[in-house]
Amino acid sequence: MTITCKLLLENHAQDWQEATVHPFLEQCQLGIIQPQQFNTWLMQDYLFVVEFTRMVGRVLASAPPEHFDVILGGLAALKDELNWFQEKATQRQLNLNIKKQPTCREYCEYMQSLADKPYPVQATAFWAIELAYNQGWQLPGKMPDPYNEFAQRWGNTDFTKYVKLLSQQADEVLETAQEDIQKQAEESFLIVAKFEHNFWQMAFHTAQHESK
Ligand SMILES: Cc1ncc(CN)c(N)n1
Repeated sequence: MTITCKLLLENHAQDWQEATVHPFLEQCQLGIIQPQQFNTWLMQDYLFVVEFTRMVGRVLASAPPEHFDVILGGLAALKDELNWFQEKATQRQLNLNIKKQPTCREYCEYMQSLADKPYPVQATAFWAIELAYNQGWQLPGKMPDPYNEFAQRWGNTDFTKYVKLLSQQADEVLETAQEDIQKQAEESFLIVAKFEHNFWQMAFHTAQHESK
């Protein structure tokens, strides 16, 4: 049977729940997240997005031309996102010139390793990474300031539509992919789910001295 994005979500509901529902997000929604937890997330996520942008560049290099429009739209949004992260860091007086924490580093290394994988695997991982933030920031419901701006960035309806297009592109190439490639795509989905969970854990359990 051909694997699809929908089937991956159905077959691995528990892993996906752990990737997208976390006390970090719940405490943002309640307005009680601690500044050092939030700032750790913000700084590490900036470093993540730098590497993610490079990953999407490599996805584009592997993609068929019919998929360029959606991927190029994603890259343009990422350019805006990197500038926005820098603004948010300046407002919070945060220095982005810091080292990656181990969880962030391992996730970034994983994204680099995807370059050697067939396009259907890359497209599946790309979709899963974007869906994790789309659902993660959307599910808790409206957030108070200053977190609403963050929730809106990934939870807005246009981003949901973009993630849907990514799932369609992944499904299209999974349909004709050989069984072992479909298996690799499933593995990549599970690895992304694990890293997403670990990323929230990293920020949530940060110690005061690690935040600056
Ligand atoms: C850890 C993580 N995962 C996903 C996204 C959404 N691009 C993000 N910004 N950071």
